Amino acid sequence: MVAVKIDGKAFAETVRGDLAKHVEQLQREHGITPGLAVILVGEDPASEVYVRNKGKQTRECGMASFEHKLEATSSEAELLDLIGSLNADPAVHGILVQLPLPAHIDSDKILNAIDPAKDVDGFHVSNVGLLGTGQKAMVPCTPLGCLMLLRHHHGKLDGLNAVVIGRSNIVGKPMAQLLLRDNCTVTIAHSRSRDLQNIVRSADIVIAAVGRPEIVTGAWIKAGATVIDVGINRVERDGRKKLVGDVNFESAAEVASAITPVPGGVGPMTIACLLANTLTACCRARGLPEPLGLTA
Ligand SMILES: NC(=O)C1=CN([C@@H]2O[C@H](COP(=O)(O)OP(=O)(O)OC[C@H]3O[C@@H](n4cnc5c(N)ncnc54)[C@H](OP(=O)(O)O)[C@@H]3O)[C@@H](O)[C@H]2O)C=CC1
Ligand SMILES: Nc1nc(=O)c2c([nH]1)NC[C@@H]1CN(c3ccc(C(=O)N[C@@H](CCC(=O)O)C(=O)O)cc3)C=[N+]21
Repeated sequence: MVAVKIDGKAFAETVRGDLAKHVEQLQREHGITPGLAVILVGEDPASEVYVRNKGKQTRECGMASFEHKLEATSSEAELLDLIGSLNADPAVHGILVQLPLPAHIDSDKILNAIDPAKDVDGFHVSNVGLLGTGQKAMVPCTPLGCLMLLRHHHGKLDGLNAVVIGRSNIVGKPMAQLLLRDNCTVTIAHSRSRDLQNIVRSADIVIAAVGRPEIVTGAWIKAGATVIDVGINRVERDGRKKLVGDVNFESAAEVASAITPVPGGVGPMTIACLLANTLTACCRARGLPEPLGLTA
């Protein structure tokens, strides 16, 4: 292996440590506790683990965590009611609705019902538009976490060729916006892209957000590139359940100069950025200065 392993877990711990200090200061000086509400509809085991981790880390940072679990059969109207009450609750500064939602619920309608000021996922159409036009927005957590790792390991990204594989609203598209804002030359690839390997081979920075276990191999990577693996895929290998990314770590690490592992890469940064966005939302709601350096 020639590549440096980018330790997202350790970096996220540092971010959460900084956050905890700011939260403590907010409490001491203003008597305010930032609050994050997480809504989970249905019983997907992976989502439950993730929601539990978020709740734990929220409390560890000194913030308030409000968890709402709804039956898989809950109606759209029930969910809209809950969002309405959280929008009106002054103790709640951030609201996250865990995706995916059951098929009978219109996700866009739900996401757009969240008060944009409390939209810590950055999925509301107002925040998407603000980010796309270079205005102050709530920035989606996973792309924000990737950008923080990239800036930390790379410094300035000006003029670099970045290839984002995946065009989802939650990862690929906002990631491309952030890289463009940092002056990269950005290519977005997807399932209809022709000759994906050659597109990836042109990249100084590769962001893999595909949802296909280890689809990207070392043979696709330009020597010295930085590889950010967003994929979280649960697979069975030799009779054991295992978490792998969208990148084949071993082969990619032979050619890349730096690479994130799965687990321990982007995932922990996503949660740290969610908490950072909650603190930012809280400060904006109360007209207080935002702690610098935590969000993009
Ligand atoms: N670490 C973290 O914090 C997070 C991790 N994830 C993980 O990241 C991955 C992506 O998530 P998400 O964006 O929500 O997934 P989606 O399924 O919404 O999007 C996947 C994207 O990959 C593209 N794609 C699929 N197959 C191929 C292929 N063979 N070649 C090229 N492109 C392809 C799709 O193209 P098309 O649009 O044409 O269908 C689509 O744009 C998943 O593994 C998910 O679990 C997600 C969120 C947070
Ligand atoms: N509204 C919404 N916002 C999201 O941000 C969102 C979502 N819905 N739905 C699901 C995806 C997925 N996602 C992850 C976050 C952290 C880890 C994470 O912490 N992963 C650990 C390992 C966790 C494990 O062991 O299972 C790691 O990579 O080291 C994983 C996945 C956020 N998402």
